[in-house]
Amino acid sequence: MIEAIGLSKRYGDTVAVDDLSFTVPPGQVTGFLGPNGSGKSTTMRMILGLDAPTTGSVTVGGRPYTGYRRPLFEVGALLEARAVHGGRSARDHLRCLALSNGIGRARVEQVLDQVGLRAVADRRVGGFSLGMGQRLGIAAALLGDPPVLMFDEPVNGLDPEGVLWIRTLLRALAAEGRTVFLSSHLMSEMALTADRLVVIGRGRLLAQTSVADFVGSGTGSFVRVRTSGRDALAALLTAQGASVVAEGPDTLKVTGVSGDAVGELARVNHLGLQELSTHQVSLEERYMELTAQTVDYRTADAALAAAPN
Ligand SMILES: Nc1ncnc2c1ncn2[C@@H]1O[C@H](COP(=O)(O)OP(=O)(O)OP(=O)(O)O)[C@@H](O)[C@H]1O
Repeated sequence: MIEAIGLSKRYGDTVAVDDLSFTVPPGQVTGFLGPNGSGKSTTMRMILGLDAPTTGSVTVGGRPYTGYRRPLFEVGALLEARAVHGGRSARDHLRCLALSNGIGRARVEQVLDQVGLRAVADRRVGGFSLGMGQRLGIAAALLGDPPVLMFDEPVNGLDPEGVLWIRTLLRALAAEGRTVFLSSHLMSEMALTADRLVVIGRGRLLAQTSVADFVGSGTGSFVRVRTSGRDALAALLTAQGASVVAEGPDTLKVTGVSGDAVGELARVNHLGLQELSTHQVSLEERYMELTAQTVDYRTADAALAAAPN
């Protein structure tokens, strides 16, 4: 579990992170989203004690990261995949890390297997492809078998096979009960990998919710329902706070309530349905809608499109 409370970070006049409070629970993949410069890397660095908060605090497993004597056993992180001595072999790099953290050599072989690098383990890291470098960074994160894992843009530059491998690995790590915190700008990938989302803009929290609720709360999401009892169902839905628009003699377009709730309301009121379908915006569309006003860097055309009418 990662918990941030009132976390803020200033660099001179720049407020990189602004009174941010969120939790990242175990057993799930939590995606960390925000436009360029919104404070994701700064937040991740504060979680790892690489930057000190200006105000507020963040804990991992109930303690600040810097409070752990052997932090590799508590948190594994992939922040900069290329921050490795290029002249060393992958095996030597991992053995050095293991040695300085009191981890045995057998564990090095285990993580080499887990990330698929055993066959190239004695090659110089300097000659590694981007994908191999990412795998090595992930091997290092896994070395201490930690309950909390953080990955900053882990699929950057990976081929489809590598992307699928990382997605499967992250889901498996969460299924084992670990806390997995992941930043990525690839919305389609995030939609497939994450259970929950923490979304920030200009250093502030914009949303903290399940992926399903995040997508479902978009203005473009709606439920279409067809019934011969159109007006009766419309009245029942309106009484529940939903917005209802008639689309034809027997069809309603409903927003503000889930498809399951519409079906249940019809069932208990003995209204037969001919159609019940849910139309959801994509994660990307919902994300663009939410963050449109907090994007700092974009082209003139995109700025015009995002401006309120
Ligand atoms: N060491 C630093 N000194 C000064 N300003 C910094 C420093 N690190 C980050 N910033 C500023 O803080 C803000 C947040 O940056 P950060 O790198 O955390 O954003 P990000 O969400 O990770 O961006 P990206 O998606 O582009 O990686 C930016 O305005 C950035 O310029």
